[in-house]
Amino acid sequence: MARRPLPRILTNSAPLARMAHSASLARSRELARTAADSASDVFHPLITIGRGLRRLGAAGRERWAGTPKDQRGPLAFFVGACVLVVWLVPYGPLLALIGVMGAGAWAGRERTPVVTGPSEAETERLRALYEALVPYLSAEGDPSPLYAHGGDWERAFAEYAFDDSGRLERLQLKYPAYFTDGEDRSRVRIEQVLYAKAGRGREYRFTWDELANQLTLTVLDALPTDIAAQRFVTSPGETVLGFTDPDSVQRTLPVTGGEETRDAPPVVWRTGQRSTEPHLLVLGQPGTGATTLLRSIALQALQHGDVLVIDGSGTGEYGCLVGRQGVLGVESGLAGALATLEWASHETERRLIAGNRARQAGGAAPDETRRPLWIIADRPTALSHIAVAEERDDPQRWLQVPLRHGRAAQVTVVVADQFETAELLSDPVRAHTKARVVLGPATAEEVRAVLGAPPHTTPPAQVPPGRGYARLGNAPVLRLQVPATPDPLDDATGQAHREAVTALLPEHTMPADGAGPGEPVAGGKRVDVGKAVAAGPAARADGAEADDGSAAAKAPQAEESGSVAEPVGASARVRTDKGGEPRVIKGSVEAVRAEG
Ligand SMILES: Nc1ncnc2c1ncn2[C@@H]1O[C@H](COP(=O)(O)OP(=O)(O)OP(=O)(O)O)[C@@H](O)[C@H]1O
Repeated sequence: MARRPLPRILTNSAPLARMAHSASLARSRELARTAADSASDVFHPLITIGRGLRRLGAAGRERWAGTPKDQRGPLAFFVGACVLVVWLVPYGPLLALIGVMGAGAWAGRERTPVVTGPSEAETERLRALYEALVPYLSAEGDPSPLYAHGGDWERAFAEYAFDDSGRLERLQLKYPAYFTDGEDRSRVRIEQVLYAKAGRGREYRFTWDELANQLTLTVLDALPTDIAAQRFVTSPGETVLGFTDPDSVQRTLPVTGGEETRDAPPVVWRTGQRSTEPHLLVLGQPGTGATTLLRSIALQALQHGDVLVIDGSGTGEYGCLVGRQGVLGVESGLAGALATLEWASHETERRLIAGNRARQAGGAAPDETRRPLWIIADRPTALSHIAVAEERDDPQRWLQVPLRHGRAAQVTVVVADQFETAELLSDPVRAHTKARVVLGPATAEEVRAVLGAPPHTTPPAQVPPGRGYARLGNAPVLRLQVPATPDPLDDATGQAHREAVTALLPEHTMPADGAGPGEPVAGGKRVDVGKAVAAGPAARADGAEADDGSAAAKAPQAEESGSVAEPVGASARVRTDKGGEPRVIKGSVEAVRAEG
């Protein structure tokens, strides 16, 4: 309990004041103070009850005064009757006394006054914000303007909250119905003013409620960057692109981040036959994490399917995938990429035809056509550029069939490129990639150009690698943080991350240097990759090594019905298992017919 000031007589009286310096006086003052404290401790319950009775009395008087005169008689009669009943029942007066004391103690308890309303500094901040909005939210001729210089900000700001350090955390403001909230430019102006006045350096979300003419600003926490590559609990056909805000998605996944396991809200991309956005395009500035995202996708895809990687940048950042089960090839040279993509294109057709035939025969599509095939192309425009210089086919040409028909054939295409070279992306790539990701620093205009809608959040002050925005089809734009999935072969990768990524890699099917024959699985069946297909049709036919910088050009050879198809230039080579000479026929459609 707070110490009470001493009675005036002990401080003000002149004789005592003269002796104020003496030790005995100090002792007496201390004694008096202690006695006063002890007395107030002892009498505290009585003081509380007394205070409560006073409050009850005052409330009773108020009630009496507020009762209409014609009702006072019945009320007095009712109270008198109650007193009489209490008086007559055994122990009534005693119980009534206890009851009154209890009520007094309850009413007299000390209540900490609730501080309501903003502090002076906060009020000042809100007023400044209001004034800053006046030019944008007022119009001449408005007879009762909601926003006017020197106006009432409390009318405009329906809700507000500040954090402990006095910074605005949430603000809900009303705006006049004539404000053009349907126009992006008008909205952006208001968002910019609020961003500046609420304090830069934090991320905000703006939620426009056009029906109620209300705008809500909320401060967002930074997305966690401690989630590394790991097995995510997803169904087949689901791929975790990264993690976002808890209130943006309805689902959470258990993840291990740092030392603990917690639930995090994922951005899950669904692929396959029922997907409305079966292919993905990732764009960003260099070094913002596109390769990392593609590596993360490849590791997840390898759980249930086969993966072909085209590494246009040729930096060998997919080296960890070479020779792993399910990895049909990692190509970084133009010739290898062309041959592999051509094979993938034919494989898509083959799957479609096989599926159609099975359906016409009244059966289900064969299992090997239902195993997901992923084509992961990192910077294909770099290869397109080389193709122009060498007057050869653009590798993107061979993405057309997988992009158009991949959904039905369980073929998924993922393309990543940089903003600067995005114009070199082919029309099919632009048209058929409905799942989109933008990574790294990007203006609202850049985000809108890629995702089709601007983000409703402000950019972070510091953009960590793997941070960006995702949009699946016409869904809202989501903030995104990609799980850290660095190259385990890179010296700069930390031990923990290296182990996390390595743990997700499928088994080796051949030595990592690609020297020996291996047995990756394509179409759910074992295939022979011993005959390396590297530089071009000629070299491939001889099984020669790549001469164009292919990291590990191993063309897939789909074995079915006792025959193996391997991509050779513009045609498919079919080798029978009856020891006959390979027949070279045009395209895989004919290959399928030949097998049939
Ligand atoms: N999600 C992430 N979490 C942590 N670090 C990341 C993440 N994404 C990328 N990085 C780091 O950022 C750096 C660049 O990443 P990455 O190579 O994936 O980017 P990029 O866009 O493909 O770059 P480039 O244009 O050079 O190929 C690497 O050191 C990588 O480890």
